[in-house]
Amino acid sequence: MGVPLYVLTQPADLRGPYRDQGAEPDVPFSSFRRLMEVAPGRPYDVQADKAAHGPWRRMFLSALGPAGLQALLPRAQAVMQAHLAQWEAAGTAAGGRSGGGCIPSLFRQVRLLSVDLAIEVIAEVPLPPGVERIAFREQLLCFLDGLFGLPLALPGSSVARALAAKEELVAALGPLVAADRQRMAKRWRAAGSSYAALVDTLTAASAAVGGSAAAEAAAGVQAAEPSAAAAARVTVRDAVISGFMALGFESERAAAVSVLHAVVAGADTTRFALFNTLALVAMSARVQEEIFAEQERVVAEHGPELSARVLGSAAITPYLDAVVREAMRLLPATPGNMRRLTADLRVGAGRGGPASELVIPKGSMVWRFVPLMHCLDPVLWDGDTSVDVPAHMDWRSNFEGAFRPERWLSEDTKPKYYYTFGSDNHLCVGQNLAYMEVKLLLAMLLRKYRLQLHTPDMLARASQMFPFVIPRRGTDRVLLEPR
Ligand code: HEM
Repeated sequence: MGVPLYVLTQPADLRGPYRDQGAEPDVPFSSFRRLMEVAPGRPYDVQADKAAHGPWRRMFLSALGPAGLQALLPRAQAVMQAHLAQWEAAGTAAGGRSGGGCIPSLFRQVRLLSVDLAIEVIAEVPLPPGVERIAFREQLLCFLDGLFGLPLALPGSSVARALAAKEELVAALGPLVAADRQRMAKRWRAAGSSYAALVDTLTAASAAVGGSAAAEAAAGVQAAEPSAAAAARVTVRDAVISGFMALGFESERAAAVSVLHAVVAGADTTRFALFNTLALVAMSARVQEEIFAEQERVVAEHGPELSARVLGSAAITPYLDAVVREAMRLLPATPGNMRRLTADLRVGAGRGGPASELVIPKGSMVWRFVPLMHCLDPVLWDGDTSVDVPAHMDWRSNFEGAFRPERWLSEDTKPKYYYTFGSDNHLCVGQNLAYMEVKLLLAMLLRKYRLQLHTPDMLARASQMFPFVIPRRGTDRVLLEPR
């Protein structure tokens, strides 16, 4: 990275940087930066732009609020159903038990699923069916593979392939998002090129029609999205395209790159959330039975529909909710984002005297490393430093004690540190969508099947645990045993 990096663990020291005080978000990986720029030498960073960040964030929160989630849920369900059908067919082809299924490689399959979710649910890209869709997905996988590759665009390297894939994707996306771009450009001019005014107008119109859709959802009505609501609904595509305009990028190319940004925000994060959660759940027959029992109660009381109301309410599915939080605590889907200091940062003040104080110079990076923070949780950790891994993190030798969704069900045992989705000014705006998707897949699978790992110690054999869990090839087959 070429800059000093400090890992900080005291919330008091981290508060300022994660509230944009004397620091700004930065991803200090040159391949990532190069692949995300609008055009060579033209970077885009709305998160660090003090004026544009607030309105841009409001656009996302509107797109992924209750009405948005309700509109996106049927799409997510259709995508998951198509993947589930393939897993069921794979089980039959492998000669499995009648009616059973098999996820041949959990890691690869959830990656394909999360890319499809990112294209069809998050970015809502109107791709034509058929060969082009398959080619688009392959290019997208290639693009994602290059983001954290070695920063050498030598022929055949992951970054060189990703740069080529980016041009193909931009060429394919440009015409597909042209109408959105023109619509947004018109609104942008009508708002006097003021981003805050544009966002006020768009989010107010969306809230007006979304309010009635949310009321219907609360009453349990599952109507198809009416056309007036669909037309007024702010989408993630609107959020990213307008964000680019706010920073002066108005071309068709910029609109296409902005949609790639939306896909990047959701694709691999969701993939690791799905992989980590399914892996942990597949290791625990007890947790699977608890989820199944809760789902039976939900069906008896609310009907079989997996609606946004059922999935979005911790009051209706408290255990399922707790399972996803616990999985994201124990094996977070991201190691956490860094901050670049724009001013010197004094840390350790007021704790243990001058010897424990330190000034971290401007220009350095600071990092809240999420798994370490979860290790140090004051509710779960007794401060014993004589063990390598405390009991609440030690899934290798204390699985039942470490993976305990029940801890989320009581205020006394609920974890205090939970940073998987960030915090403060940049708390993830997609977290409710991510929760909904993970809960939806778990409910769809566990209502029909028991999950069984073909290699029970798959996680312990993983070829990589940092920064993401990657299983050893051939160990991540999951059997779907019919109930
Ligand atoms: C399990 C899945 C996900 C995880 C673990 C995750 C994690 C995070 C984290 C840690 C941050 C904070 C970044 C920072 O502090 O610099 C963040 C921000 C963000 N996330 Fe997510 N995310 C997930 C899914 C999604 C999805 C589905 C979307 C949908 C588009 C999304 C959109 C965003 C955006 C736009 C931000 C920037 C917010 C801001 O700067 O105000 N994320 N996410």
